[in-house]
Amino acid sequence: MLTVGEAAALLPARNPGAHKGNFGRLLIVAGSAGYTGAAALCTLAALRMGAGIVTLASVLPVLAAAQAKLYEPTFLTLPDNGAGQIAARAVEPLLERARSASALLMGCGLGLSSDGKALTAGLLRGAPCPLLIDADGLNAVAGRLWLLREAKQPPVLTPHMGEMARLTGLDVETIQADPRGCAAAFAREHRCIVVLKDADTVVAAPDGRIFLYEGRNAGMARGGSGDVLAGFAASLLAQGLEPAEAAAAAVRLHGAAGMRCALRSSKVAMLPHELPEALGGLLLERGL
Ligand SMILES: NC(=O)C1=CN([C@@H]2O[C@H](COP(=O)(O)OP(=O)(O)OC[C@H]3O[C@@H](n4cnc5c(N)ncnc54)[C@H](OP(=O)(O)O)[C@@H]3O)[C@@H](O)[C@H]2O)[C@@H](O)CC1
Ligand SMILES: Nc1ncnc2c1ncn2[C@@H]1O[C@H](COP(=O)(O)OP(=O)(O)O)[C@@H](O)[C@H]1O
Repeated sequence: MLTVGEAAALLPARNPGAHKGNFGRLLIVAGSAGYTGAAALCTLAALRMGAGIVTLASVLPVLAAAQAKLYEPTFLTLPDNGAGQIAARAVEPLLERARSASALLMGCGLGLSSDGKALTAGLLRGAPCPLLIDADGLNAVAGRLWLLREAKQPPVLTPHMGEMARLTGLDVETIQADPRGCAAAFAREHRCIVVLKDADTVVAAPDGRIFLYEGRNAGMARGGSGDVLAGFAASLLAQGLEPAEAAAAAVRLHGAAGMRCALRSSKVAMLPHELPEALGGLLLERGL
């Protein structure tokens, strides 16, 4: 378990003479016409967690929605498959852009399609930088787990229980009976970092390390909370944290931000897009 202070201490120091290139370049591949919010949420979260340059790559409706809300990211327009989702032929320009990225986040709101499957496989095989896969990126890997070992370095996976069930072929009840054991076995067997999300969250690394976060908060139980976590963790990856520590610190800070939002807005009315702002208050109190 990490304390909030230990998690915050993992963030890179902000030397007064630093420039944006010192805090990583994150490339985000996310969103589709029906899920524009997922892309905006993970982008906002990545920015607030301190990444120096964040680029959101997606189809036009996703970029238009994000541009209306966010000033700081740069944008890369990708081809549409005709159904409002990123087309498979986007792999080439993405791999080209990934050459200058320090981390890549993919999957939030991508939607399910054969294009998404091809895109995920292409990025897993070709990305030269650390990769975090969330949501429909995970669904695209389910049934093709050999792809995980084809990544140049162990990828970070952030499944909720439903996604973990699809990945493992187990039912949710079986996973919930032993989340630590399931996450650890999957991480070891498939050489990846698993962030198994539920009311309690387990982070398991292929070398056997386990981080637990047991900060239950029903205010987090709403669509979009996971997109924020993905943005937080990918931002830390882009800033050079070791992947399991990036994931564990993100989980801890996400939970603490959630507690703060619940106190401010109630567990009923708090919203995921408020988590990145609450993070600012937490970090400020720790002198960051
Ligand atoms: N604003 C936006 O644009 C948003 C867009 N989003 C995008 O939507 C897409 C679909 O993602 P998704 O997660 O909503 O659907 P899916 O993968 O089918 O999972 C649900 C299934 O899993 C099961 N389940 C069991 N245990 C569970 C648990 N602990 N936590 C969660 N689920 C659990 C659950 O079971 P049940 O509810 O029946 O108990 C159900 O059968 C994806 O691209 C995502 O990025 C969202 O991020 C929201 C904001
Ligand atoms: N009851 C709860 N207590 C604490 N955290 C929760 C609770 N319910 C959900 N969460 C957290 O909220 C996030 C939900 O992620 P996910 O289900 O992927 O949502 P989405 O894809 O809709 O953004 C996870 O980080 C999970 O741990």
